[in-house]
Amino acid sequence: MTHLRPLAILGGTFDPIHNGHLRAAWEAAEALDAEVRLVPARTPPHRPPPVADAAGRTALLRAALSGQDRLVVDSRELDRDGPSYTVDTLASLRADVGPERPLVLLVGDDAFAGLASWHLWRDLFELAHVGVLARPGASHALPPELEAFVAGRRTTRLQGPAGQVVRIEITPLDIAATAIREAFAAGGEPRFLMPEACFGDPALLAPYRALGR
Ligand SMILES: Nc1ncnc2c1ncn2[C@@H]1O[C@H](COP(=O)(O)OP(=O)(O)OP(=O)(O)O)[C@@H](O)[C@H]1O
Ligand SMILES: O=C(O)c1ccc[n+]([C@@H]2O[C@H](COP(=O)([O-])O)[C@@H](O)[C@H]2O)c1
Repeated sequence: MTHLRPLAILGGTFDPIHNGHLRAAWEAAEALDAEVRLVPARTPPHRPPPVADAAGRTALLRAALSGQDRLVVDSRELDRDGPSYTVDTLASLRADVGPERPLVLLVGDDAFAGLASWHLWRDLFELAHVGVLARPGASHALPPELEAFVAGRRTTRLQGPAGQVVRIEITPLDIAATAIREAFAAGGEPRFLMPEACFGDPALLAPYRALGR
């Protein structure tokens, strides 16, 4: 049987993208020997509107990824109206790659703990595996309904196209977009929490610098 390289996605608001996202995606690519795409949400469900619009967040993401080609942007959520539900994104990816190729939905510990509140959340496991990225400060505890659902699905080595849960230990980077927005709002420059390329074009950071005015 031919080996099908997994396709993994890290979805996010990326408001803004930071080194916690990038290092996590990079180490997931290595751990799973996977192609990894970052998927910016146009209208993220379950949170207030982002500071920067989808085009601005995506432009910053593209700048952050410049100079390497292992991590790429997948912009399919930008083309959809309404809330950017992950189940729709995975269904679209599944249609692209066919029934056999492993798909992996990457989520940090904090996002995973809230998974049972996502739109059609059980269907996510029909479409993809879930790769849980260790995140500093986030609890590993899951609500009982989610724990019961994933208990028989945990593995250390993914097999098949979908349906399992794997934990991916990564270099812990205690970086959050909330703290970066707070730093900008205080008039600071959160250098080295984000790639230097993000600071090259002042227009890219204008919505965040405006928080401090
Ligand atoms: N430092 C980190 N380490 C591991 N995973 C992370 C890290 N930061 C974000 N993630 C994961 O990346 C995905 C997208 O995160 P998101 O864009 O919401 O960033 P965030 O830093 O959590 O933002 P905010 O502070 O605005 O909530 C989520 O699955 C989240 O758990
Ligand atoms: O599909 C859902 O119902 C859903 C609910 C909450 C979050 N998500 C997705 O989870 C990813 C991380 O979300 P956030 O808000 O932590 O940036 C992002 O791709 C969101 O679109 C998806």
